[in-house]
Amino acid sequence: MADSVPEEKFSLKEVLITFQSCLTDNQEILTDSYVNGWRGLVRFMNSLGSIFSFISKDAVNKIQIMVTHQNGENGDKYETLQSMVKYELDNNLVDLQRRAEHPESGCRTLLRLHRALRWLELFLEKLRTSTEDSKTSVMCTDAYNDSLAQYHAWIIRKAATMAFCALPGRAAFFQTMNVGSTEQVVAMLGEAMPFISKVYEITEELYKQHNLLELP
Ligand SMILES: CCCCCCCCCCCCC/C=C/[C@@H](O)[C@H](COP(=O)(O)O)NC(=O)CCCCCCCCCCCCCCC
Repeated sequence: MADSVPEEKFSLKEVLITFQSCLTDNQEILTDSYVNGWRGLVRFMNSLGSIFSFISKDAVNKIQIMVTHQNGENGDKYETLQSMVKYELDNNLVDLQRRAEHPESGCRTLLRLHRALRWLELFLEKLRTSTEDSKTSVMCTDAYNDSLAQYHAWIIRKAATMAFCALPGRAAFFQTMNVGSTEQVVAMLGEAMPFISKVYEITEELYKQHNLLELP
């Protein structure tokens, strides 16, 4: 019977490994895999409770903007982050000084996810090197303060740090990741992190080259 088939258990391993498939042989980043990685992360965050839904809403909105670009008539120009940047800049499709005619450019939208990827990188590294008595809320807050927080208004920072306090403790958090024992979680993080860092570095360099790191 269809309804007796157990639903496949969701594992964060597949999600984090998605970032490996973002990289092409010539070190470009595939938009589709990048966006898919975020989709999986948001799905994981949703499983942590509705207190995170204001974060999830914003992330879903940005994912949707990217998907709309990818499915649009110039979708082929969005195949990689490199081709997107070239296409949008060559065609004046990016608001460089203030949000005006192109408030939802791929470049500015992706930049928000890129900044969040730095938070993820820091948080995962803290989780990987944490000990039994480490607190997920503290690791998450520290990672946030060292990355995304500087781009957020006071009210968002307040709401985010309040939500972090609702994170499950380390043991329960690792269980939710559904990867296996603590040793397996640590090994998986060690495997996935170099790809996440690589994707972050390449994007950072791309945005730096084109002076896009402060897009409004
Ligand atoms: C695990 C707990 C989840 C912690 C999530 C940490 C990120 C906190 C971000 C708080 C964002 C609050 C919502 C509003 C954001 C916007 O103002 C702001 C600026 O956008 P705008 O220029 O269009 O106005 N948006 C952003 O900065 C983009 C935020 C994107 C957040 C994506 C978060 C996905 C989290 C996935 C968690 C996965 C955890 C895996 C750990 C093993």
